[in-house]
Amino acid sequence: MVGFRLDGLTKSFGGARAVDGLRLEVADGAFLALLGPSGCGKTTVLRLLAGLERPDGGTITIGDRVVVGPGTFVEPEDRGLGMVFQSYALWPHMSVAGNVSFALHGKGLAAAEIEARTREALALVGLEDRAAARPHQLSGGQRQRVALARSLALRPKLLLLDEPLANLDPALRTGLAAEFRRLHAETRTTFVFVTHDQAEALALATTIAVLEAGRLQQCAAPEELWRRPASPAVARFIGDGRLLPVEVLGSSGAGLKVALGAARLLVPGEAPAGPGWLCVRRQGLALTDAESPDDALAGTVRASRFEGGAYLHDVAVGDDTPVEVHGPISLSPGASVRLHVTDGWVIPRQP
Ligand SMILES: Nc1ncnc2c1ncn2[C@@H]1O[C@H](COP(=O)(O)OP(=O)(O)OP(=O)(O)O)[C@@H](O)[C@H]1O
Repeated sequence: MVGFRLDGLTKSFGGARAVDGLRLEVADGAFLALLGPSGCGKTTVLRLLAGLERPDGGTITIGDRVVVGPGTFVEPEDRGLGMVFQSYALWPHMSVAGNVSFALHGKGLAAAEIEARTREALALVGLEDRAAARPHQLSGGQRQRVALARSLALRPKLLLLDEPLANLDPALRTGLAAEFRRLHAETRTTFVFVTHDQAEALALATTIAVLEAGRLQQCAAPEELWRRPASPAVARFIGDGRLLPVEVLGSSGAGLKVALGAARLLVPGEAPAGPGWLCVRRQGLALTDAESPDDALAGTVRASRFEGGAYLHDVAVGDDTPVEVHGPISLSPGASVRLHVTDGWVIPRQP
């Protein structure tokens, strides 16, 4: 079953397209990150899913129900959604349990059911012993959890989260990230969250949709986006990939043979012969003593800095493209080095 599906979804603000013919299908039970640079349309997609915006065109299906389409617009409260937005306002005069149970009243549930669901939701977020506390007696991370429990108590089919970790300090972020993953696994609800932070997306999501200018660049598992970026934009955005212009000479069982200046390198990939971009990251480069251009890429150190345990060198290679590589000792600017490409990926390039 699908968690949700967007088809040809379009939304403009004053003539500018925020979401541009977006097509996206996400499996039920996915933990999806909508990722992209500021202004790419992530929040608008979330608001369209929530029913807080009306699209100019396209359809939205949640589960097996069309909630937006020609002549159809299901109101937000009837979409079976939970939402945790950045401004997760809690009622200050109500207890934690009161805040969580508030939305359950008026749903035709018996008092015992409301109490049971409230207890269950608080247990899910690890706050069962704070049910009687007031929001001001809680930490920021705990308040965030109350907001989450409030949404989970409604047992939504889809839980929408707007930058769920953005307002938290680094220590809390790590703890809450693990908790989100556990919650997702336990509730088996489809989670959708918006972030411009690729580390947050990689840490939380089972599936990442990368958007740029209101369009989908790629939707895949984090490992797939990292290893096989479909476009230069995805390569740059995920893991700070650097792109080197290469010529694909041919493929063999062992990978692709590419020419980069004088170097002839063997890299993973399936690109056709012709021009390509070789995406490399610091994790896929190593300093080497090899002299042969078959194995190594010539480069010049631009800067070097200590980074807890190793040095990170900023090296210009090929057509003066800056790449980064770790090494055990400090190197002076201007030093010549040779780099071994241990991992990379070729994206075909229009000639
Ligand atoms: N209510 C609005 N009125 C006018 N323009 C809007 C409105 N909401 C969004 N936009 C515009 O639509 C585009 C996409 O905005 P959106 O907030 O969806 O992007 P985003 O990727 O979530 O960005 P950010 O990470 O900065 O929140 C932007 O150019 C933005 O200025």
